[in-house]
Amino acid sequence: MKDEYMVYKLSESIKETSRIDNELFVKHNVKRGLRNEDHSGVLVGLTKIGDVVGYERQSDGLKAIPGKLVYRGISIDDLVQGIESENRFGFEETAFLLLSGYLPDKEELEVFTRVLNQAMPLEQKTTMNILDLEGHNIMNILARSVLEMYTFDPNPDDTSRDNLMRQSIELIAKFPTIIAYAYNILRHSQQGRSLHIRHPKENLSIAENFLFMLKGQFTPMEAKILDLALMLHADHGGGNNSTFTVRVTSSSGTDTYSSIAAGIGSLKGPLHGGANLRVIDMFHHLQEAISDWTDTDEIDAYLTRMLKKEVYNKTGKIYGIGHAVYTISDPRALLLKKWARDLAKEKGLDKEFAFLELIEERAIETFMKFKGNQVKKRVCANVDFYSGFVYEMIGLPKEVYTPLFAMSRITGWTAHRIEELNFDSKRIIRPAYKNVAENKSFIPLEKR
Ligand SMILES: CC(=O)SCCNC(=O)CCNC(=O)[C@H](O)C(C)(C)COP(=O)(O)OP(=O)(O)OC[C@H]1O[C@@H](n2cnc3c(N)ncnc32)[C@H](O)[C@@H]1OP(=O)(O)O
Ligand SMILES: O=C([O-])CC(=O)C(=O)O
Repeated sequence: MKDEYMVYKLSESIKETSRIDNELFVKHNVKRGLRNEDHSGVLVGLTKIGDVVGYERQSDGLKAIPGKLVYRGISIDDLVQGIESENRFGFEETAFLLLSGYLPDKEELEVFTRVLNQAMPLEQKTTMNILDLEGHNIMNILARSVLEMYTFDPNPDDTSRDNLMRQSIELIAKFPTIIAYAYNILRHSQQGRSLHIRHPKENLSIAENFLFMLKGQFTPMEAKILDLALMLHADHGGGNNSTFTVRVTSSSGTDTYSSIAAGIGSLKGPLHGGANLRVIDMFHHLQEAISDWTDTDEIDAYLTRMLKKEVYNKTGKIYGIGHAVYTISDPRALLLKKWARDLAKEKGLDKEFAFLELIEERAIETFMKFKGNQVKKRVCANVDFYSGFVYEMIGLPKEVYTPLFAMSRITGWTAHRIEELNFDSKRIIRPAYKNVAENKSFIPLEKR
């Protein structure tokens, strides 16, 4: 047998040896995806950080309600509205709120912002290593850079609260720098453009500094929109895939960098944070594939073929639609949609916005019709549906869309890690898997 055939041989055999009938999941009452029959999540923890609400539990089952997202007791709508009305940047304040549990006063906010700003520059060696890192995916470069931060940390394994807080601030501050540098290197190596490594500036917010490091010039409106987007993505309770990954890994007592790198890996997935990139790709595909952007029959027919895995990327998914918790609406998608509409008007992209809005409407209808009785839960547009369109309008390259999600969600991840490690009743997270294979006897090599 040729060496290169081994991979295919192993792969072919596992096709059979790891196939498990769907009925067995029902028979053994397995909560697939840690979800109950009614699609609600299995309760696995308690938190005081983010609250995500998409339905109400009633005696006759779940009642779908408009989605609510609450950070440390404050609704995301109030937080965004409060910051907008005071015409300030709000991401630093959101990070403080998530980490501390309360809104900072003026002095606390000033000092916290300064501490973050001072922690933004990278170790020279990290910058050089990013320069050296081959690869086109910034999420992977981010994960590798985070793992490398372990080496430069004088106290990397200490999980005491003060040390975790110090590491959290370092991570929140350095993500924008790593992402901006990684993008510039990518742009240089893959598009032959000039390489700019800009040091973060004092007295700029994180949103402004990111844009400065990324592209040098930016407008106040771009910084404002980016800051708001960062506020919206900061936390989503303990159960979302990446935060849960951080909680699971934290519960083993591993170091902060290993745990956060695992969270980055989770967020990259196209069913989670990676969906923002898929949505914009899907949108551009639909712009080409649909000849009349106002023809609902043509759109419905194409979306049905997508669900049947016949067209587009043949995964059967409509990206940006559906959510594990939200049913009627995702409050962040509503805000992003409003900004998308306003920006589109300003940029002369009303036709594109109208098409995207129609895709949202038709995707929900088509999905419900396609699934019929199989799924009782309503679906809605999620946070990823309009974010890419907004980022595109403020001139952000698609390579940073998912990293931007990480740049914001690092605040939630670190807050949850500290919470996980500080429960009085903490315990390693270790659910069960039932083995459904038959037992076999060992056969001597000669006789196989
Ligand atoms: C930041 C975020 O993570 S937001 C989510 C980003 N992800 C996406 O936009 C990808 C598209 N959406 C999806 O794949 C899903 O809606 C998820 C992963 C977000 C949630 O999945 P679930 O919790 O399984 O949702 P739900 O319980 O409502 O799903 C019911 C069924 O509909 C399917 N479904 C849900 N949404 C979609 C969709 N957009 N396209 C195709 N099928 C879908 C599910 O796969 C599931 O099928 P199954 O019963 O055969 O397992
Ligand atoms: O909560 C989830 O399942 C996905 C998530 O992180 C989000 O929507 O921000």
